[in-house]
Amino acid sequence: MTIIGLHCSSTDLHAGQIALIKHGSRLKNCDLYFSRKPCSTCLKMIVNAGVSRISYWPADPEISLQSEASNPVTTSDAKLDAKAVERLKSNSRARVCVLLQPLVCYMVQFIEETSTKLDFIQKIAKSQPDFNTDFYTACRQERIKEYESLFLISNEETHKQILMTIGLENLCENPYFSNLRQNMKDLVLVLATVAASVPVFGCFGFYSNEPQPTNETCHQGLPQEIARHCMVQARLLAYRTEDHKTGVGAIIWAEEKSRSCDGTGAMYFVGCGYNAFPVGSEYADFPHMDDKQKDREIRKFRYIIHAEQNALTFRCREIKPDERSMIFVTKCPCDECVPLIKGAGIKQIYAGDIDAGKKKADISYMKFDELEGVSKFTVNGVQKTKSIDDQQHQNKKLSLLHSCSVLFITQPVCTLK
Ligand SMILES: Nc1ccn([C@@H]2O[C@H](COP(=O)(O)OP(=O)(O)OP(=O)(O)O)[C@@H](O)[C@H]2O)c(=O)n1
Repeated sequence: MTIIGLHCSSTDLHAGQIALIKHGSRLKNCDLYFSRKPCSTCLKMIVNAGVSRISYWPADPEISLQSEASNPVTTSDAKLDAKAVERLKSNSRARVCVLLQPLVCYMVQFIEETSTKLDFIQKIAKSQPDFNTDFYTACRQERIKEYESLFLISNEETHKQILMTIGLENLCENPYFSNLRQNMKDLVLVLATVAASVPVFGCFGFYSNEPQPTNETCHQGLPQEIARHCMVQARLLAYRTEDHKTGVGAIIWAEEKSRSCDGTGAMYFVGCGYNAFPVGSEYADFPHMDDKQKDREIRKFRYIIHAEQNALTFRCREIKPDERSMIFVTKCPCDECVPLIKGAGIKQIYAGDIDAGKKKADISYMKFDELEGVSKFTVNGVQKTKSIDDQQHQNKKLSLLHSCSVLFITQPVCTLK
């Protein structure tokens, strides 16, 4: 499966409409994932494009049903719309469903443990007395509160009413209702825990250590909120890894010259990946050992494809030389990947740098520090210069952290393992 788009609604358009504008009939046979149930305006076009599945988050639908008291007109329209959606759904080939599977029970603990070993947390921990990671727990609590208020409906009765109106009455009875709420809570907890691994803490952020050529927008850093958000996306991808020791995620975004209709501003998704064995291979086909294993022949390094390599291979858009393109990687790019990133024409790297300058037996990280012509942004506590974007785009949001709906689209063409 390849991800071909990631969009969020703008002031004028819903995410589904944006998908149509951006992809048109290329949506045929794709799967779409929505953070809200789509409204009839979006659904009729998407269904008509021949999508194969539409999954959505079963909370607040596209047209909010929660504003009964404040706006009864909107609510009656919303109910009418919900009926139209049901009718479109039952007459379409596409499956419209809630895709929420129970998570494995040790997931949150695993994320917490792996997060505290991560470059971003370690860099900040170094600045703390006794090298402690307590700030991570505080960040996590903040993210949990924030995500719960965005994605969950605290009042059970209100949630039931919403489910009834959007045609999910089958989920209103127990044990299905309590199971659904538990699965939603668990997933929100997982997302908040992953987000906290790229913490908002003091003056720490993704900054460049090199003097910035101020006249070239290609080298100017992103606003911190956006950089952090993209890195969280890379962190989520890292959990799909096939390397049982070290998961790495990478995502590539680029910026068009002019602002587009998308709620992501002028930014568009190029590609993403994580470290994995060659597409189609089975668990035992290749060695899994690291360089602590004496026998070099049974080490993983010659077989595993790095996160950046998969992101470049399975990208859905070209990297244009005159645009600001950027890759977000959860670990330091190694000596195999640095020339690939530069050669592909990517202008900026946001990455971990704990391994920078290290030479290990089968994998080295020497070229990252020496790399020239590509701007590098790593977690630093001292901001050299405030980026122009930070000043100009205080209100620009690229985020599912806001009340817009988001969607991503996958195409079952080739396998992103
Ligand atoms: N930019 C990078 C760097 C590494 N990797 C992947 O990350 C893993 C690194 O493996 P290993 O060297 O075992 O991990 P380290 O964290 O470097 O191990 P250690 O420091 O304990 O030696 C490999 O799967 C490699 O493909 C990656 O995808 N992208």
